[in-house]
Amino acid sequence: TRTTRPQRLLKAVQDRAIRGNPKSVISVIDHYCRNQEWAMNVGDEKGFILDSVVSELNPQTVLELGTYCGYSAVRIGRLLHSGARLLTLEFNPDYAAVAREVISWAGLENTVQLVEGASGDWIPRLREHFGIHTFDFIFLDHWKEGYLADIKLLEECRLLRKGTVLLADNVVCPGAPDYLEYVRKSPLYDSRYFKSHLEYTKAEDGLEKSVYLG
Ligand SMILES: O=C(NCCCCCn1ccc2cnccc21)c1cc(-c2ccc(F)cc2)cc(O)c1O
Ligand SMILES: [Mg+2]
Repeated sequence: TRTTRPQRLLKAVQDRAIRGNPKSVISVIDHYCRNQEWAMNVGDEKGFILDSVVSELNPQTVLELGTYCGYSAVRIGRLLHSGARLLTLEFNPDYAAVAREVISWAGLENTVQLVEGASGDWIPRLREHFGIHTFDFIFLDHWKEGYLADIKLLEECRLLRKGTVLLADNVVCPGAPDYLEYVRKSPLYDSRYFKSHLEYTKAEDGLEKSVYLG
């Protein structure tokens, strides 16, 4: 049977990227998705904004919701200092299998841990299962209709602390209107929109950065 889009993206990485070199994995994926086959990675333009938020914050504990092929896990993981860890959650087992290979090809298997399952099931268990107290940085890139429920669940589970930064992809396209309204209205958050474009296209999209005020 035909290969899947994630499998074709992984083959491009294995054929063209340098093992152990996250920068080359990132550029191979961006070139492949811009020139051969679109895929829903955060991409190079929004990725540059993601890089600047992560570099400025220098987080020790990071949560990513929505791994897909591991592109943003590699983007974030490459910027983390020794001892820092990224936990990335992926619901789809086929995506997870590809992401594990991409993360390993980039040489980030000791920095990035992939967990398979639904955010709603895992978030309440992160503390007792991974010994996590709170997160410094959270990247939301999973079900757009799940962003709001999951940020409320993270609050309830006390996994946010004063200064935790949440960065949400796709708040315009496909869109997360209920999430945007919540973080922009709530006194618990200081929120700001970074206008950009949908990965590899000219369509508008952007990232919403929200600091938890506790
Ligand atoms: O849907 C998107 N991503 C989510 C994929 C599925 C998430 C499932 N999932 C993963 C972890 C997880 C944990 N718990 C529960 C569920 C979970 C997405 C889509 C577009 C897009 C597509 C078509 C188009 F025409 C324009 C834009 C662009 C993006 O950048 C995206 O990120
Ligand atoms: Mg996205």
